[in-house]
Amino acid sequence: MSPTTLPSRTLWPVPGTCAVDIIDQTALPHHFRTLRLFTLEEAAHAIRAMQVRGAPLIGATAAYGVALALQRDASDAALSQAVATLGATRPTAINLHWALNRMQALLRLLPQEDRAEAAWTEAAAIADEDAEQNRRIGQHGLELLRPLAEKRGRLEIMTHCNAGWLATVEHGTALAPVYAAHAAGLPVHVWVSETRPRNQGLLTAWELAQKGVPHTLIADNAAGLLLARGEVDAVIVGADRIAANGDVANKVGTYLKALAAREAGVPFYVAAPRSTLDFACPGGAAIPIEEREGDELRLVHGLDGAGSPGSIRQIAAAEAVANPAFDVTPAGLVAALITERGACPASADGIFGLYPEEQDHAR
Ligand SMILES: CSC[C@@H](O)[C@@H](O)C(=O)COP(=O)(O)O
Repeated sequence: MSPTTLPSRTLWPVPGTCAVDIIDQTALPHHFRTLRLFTLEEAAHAIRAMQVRGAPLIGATAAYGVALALQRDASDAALSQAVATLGATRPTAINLHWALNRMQALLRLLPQEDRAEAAWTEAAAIADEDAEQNRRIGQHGLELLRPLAEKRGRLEIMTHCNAGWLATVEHGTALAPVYAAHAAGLPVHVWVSETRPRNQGLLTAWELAQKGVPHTLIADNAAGLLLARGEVDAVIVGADRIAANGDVANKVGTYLKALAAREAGVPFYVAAPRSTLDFACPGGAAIPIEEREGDELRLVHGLDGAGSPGSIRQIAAAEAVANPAFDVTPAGLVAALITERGACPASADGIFGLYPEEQDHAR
């Protein structure tokens, strides 16, 4: 079930109220529904339960979570508590801490009576900037894709997880160049990997379908074969955190795609806005990797024959399960980072060449 018209954004403040609407991603791809967040706790729950997900959207939701908290209590203690509560929701995406640091740095200097309004304004600025940065990523990515399209006469892109419109405020990161190519009239087709165990690839397939972009869902393990057969022109993924040396943390399974792409001679691109760059993180080994509950592997969710949501157990509850949610792709496997400022090599020189003002933050 889907709306005939999607909202342009994936979260938005509700006019005339102190509330924020989000798309409940746990109901997709089967049902499109929105949820209204009124409190800090609801915002934290939305991030923790993956009602919102994807690094840039997590950051923007956290910013609005601070605004919701200060609406009730704008004291220093309430601000610190909001930042601590939201900061503890998910560990890997640096966008969360980037947004919280930005909110806190601004708000703690203001008199308490000015904080609530300033928090809404700053959260809206974070959301607007994310939308604009992703739009630019799309344009820069398109320039990298054009020559590939000329070679084959069409574009075959592979992606992993969901780094699209749904994972950001607008446009997406990895999918922004795909949408830009589609809008520019380039014939583009996307290989979408399922992304077990949370199946974010199903969200990618859903949003590509909504936006009319041809695509094919594949099992994660089919990616190597397609790359080896020459059926892919470029792999583009998003990121949850990029270290200062260019190492990239993204959804588990990304690393295997990068290895297969290298072996097949296919460029492997990482598209991410400034908020995903962790200039103070020296390398991938320092990035915290989220370990999620084993039931994500033990149970499979979907619709039953009558169309009702439910889950099926595929292995006993006692079965030992390891469920790391992210992995780290070494910088050497990344053809380029695509940012809102342009593309650069995945290296300290490349990153600080694009963001010279961040040099002081490097460790
Ligand atoms: C534009 S989003 C890039 C990443 O955040 C995305 O690929 C990803 O890994 C999302 O993980 P998730 O666990 O669904 O929040």
